[in-house]
Amino acid sequence: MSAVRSAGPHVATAGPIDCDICVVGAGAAGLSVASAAAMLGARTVLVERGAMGGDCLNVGCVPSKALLAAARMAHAWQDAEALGIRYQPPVVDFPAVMRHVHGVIDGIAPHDSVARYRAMGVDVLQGTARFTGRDRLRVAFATGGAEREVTARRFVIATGGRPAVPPIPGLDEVPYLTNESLFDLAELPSHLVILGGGPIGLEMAQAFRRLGAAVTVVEAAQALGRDDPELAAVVLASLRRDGVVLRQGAAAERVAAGAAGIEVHLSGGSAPVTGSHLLVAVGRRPNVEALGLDLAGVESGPRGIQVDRRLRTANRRIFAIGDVAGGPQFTHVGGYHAGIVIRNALFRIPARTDHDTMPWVTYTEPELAWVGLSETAARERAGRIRILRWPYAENDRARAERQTAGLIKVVTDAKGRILGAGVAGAHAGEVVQPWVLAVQRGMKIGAFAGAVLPYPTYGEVGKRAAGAYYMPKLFSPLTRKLVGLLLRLP
Ligand SMILES: Cc1cc2nc3c(=O)[nH]c(=O)nc-3n(C[C@H](O)[C@H](O)[C@H](O)COP(=O)(O)OP(=O)(O)OC[C@H]3O[C@@H](n4cnc5c(N)ncnc54)[C@H](O)[C@@H]3O)c2cc1C
Ligand SMILES: NC(=O)c1ccc[n+]([C@@H]2O[C@H](COP(=O)([O-])OP(=O)(O)OC[C@H]3O[C@@H](n4cnc5c(N)ncnc54)[C@H](O)[C@@H]3O)[C@@H](O)[C@H]2O)c1
Repeated sequence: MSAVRSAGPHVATAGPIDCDICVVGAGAAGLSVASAAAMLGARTVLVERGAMGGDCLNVGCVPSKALLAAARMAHAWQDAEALGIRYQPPVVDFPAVMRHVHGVIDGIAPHDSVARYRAMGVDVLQGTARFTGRDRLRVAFATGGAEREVTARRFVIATGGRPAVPPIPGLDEVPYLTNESLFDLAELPSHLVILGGGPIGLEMAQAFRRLGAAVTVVEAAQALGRDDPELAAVVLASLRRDGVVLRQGAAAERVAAGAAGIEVHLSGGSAPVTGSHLLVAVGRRPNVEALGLDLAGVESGPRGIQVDRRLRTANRRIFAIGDVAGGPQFTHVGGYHAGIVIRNALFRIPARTDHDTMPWVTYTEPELAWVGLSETAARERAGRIRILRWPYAENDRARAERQTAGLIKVVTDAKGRILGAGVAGAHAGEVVQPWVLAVQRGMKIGAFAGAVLPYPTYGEVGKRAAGAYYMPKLFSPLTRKLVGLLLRLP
């Protein structure tokens, strides 16, 4: 049977399809490649087995941030009293909160829809892809019917990941939630026990606590362990103030259904925790198993598909991007990877990833943001470094709004080049943005110290931290002596 050349909108015949680029997975990463490729005139096929938009839209960033927004509203009355406003504790209508969450997803969904991608010229196949050779795969359709073969000059695997479920004895015998089922809850849990104190665990801990649930987080090591400890401490203090119970350094050893709820027995003889609901948020597993990677000549490990810095797999025809590629797991990284692949696959430009400059934000209140090298990594790489800090407590806007918890922390090398920067505090995700630019462009601290910023803004914490770099020199005895001499001139 001769292959049908994919020429944009959905090919209706049942024969094989031949295209320039075939993308597997329509999450943040896959969608970005498919849209760019189609707009650049490449014959593009996109295969998706589930909901368009992948994790971020359906069970990740979007619902979690929508839930946090509702939780912030439910909490606002507690902060208002300090500003002279007193109102009654709010009534949380949990089903209405969940309608809000799903309303936000539904509002964004058309942007990622099959119809929109077909209109762009992408041939969208709604089924599961499995490689059958180094240059071909087959698609089994969700609706049944004959499988479809796709051959392509280039493939992009963007199949993302799923929640990791650890082999804790008894876990399989109790009902537990993951991010895939959490946003379908019909009722507010009375006591949510969360396994894992990473970004998922802590964002959801704050959200559910503020909506009225009791929340206990069980963290085997240190909560927000990948973050700067000084900044993480600001967030953890806020969670504790909200009433979240943090059990750190305690691994779940056994889970059982008891008379009072789900019992989580902890290591080291710590008292067990019993909750009405259990959320498992202990990291992710890459979706690689059923892809036929061996037939495609693609290698993978526990973290995901092995790629070089051009995101090429062991089979040079096949790229892997986004969460499945084993690097940092963020939506914006998927978009960044898409740009690298487009340059390599379509323009033949050997673009390479630089994950050291990827920013991230945890959307608790206060937020925690970081970009660039951590203090430890910077010390290892650059040797002598400078750490600059400025507290929110000395920022006039933060004082006016009584949001004084937090700080900015900037890491430079000995010559003032900005290696990393982080913020824990109100609007940290926005305050960090010029620092993202600074790290990605290799800027020096002088650019911030010399900037004139509008007053009063939270971003001024950055300028003040930058100013601290020059303080010792500026007000040194030598400078004072020089000024003294100059003042004596006629
Ligand atoms: C609760 C939660 C909150 C998060 N919050 C944030 C946040 O605030 N900011 C942020 O940057 N990141 C956040 N993330 C991370 C972010 O969601 C992921 O990094 C991002 O979704 C990864 O995109 P992706 O395209 O690589 O994979 P995915 O979004 O997982 O998409 C992969 C797609 O591939 C499909 N697929 C898999 N196998 C096949 C196959 N064989 N055939 C066809 N299709 C297949 C899947 O159905 C899926 O749709 C969050 C994650 C979670 C879980
Ligand atoms: N705001 C954001 O950008 C955002 C929000 C949520 C998720 N994400 C992405 O999703 C990824 C997954 O998030 P996550 O929070 O599930 O994973 P994570 O790997 O970041 O954190 C998991 C935590 O669980 C702990 N843990 C592991 N096994 C445990 C056990 N048996 N008992 C108790 N604790 C255990 C680990 O020590 C770790 O602190 C993140 O790495 C991040 O990239 C991003």
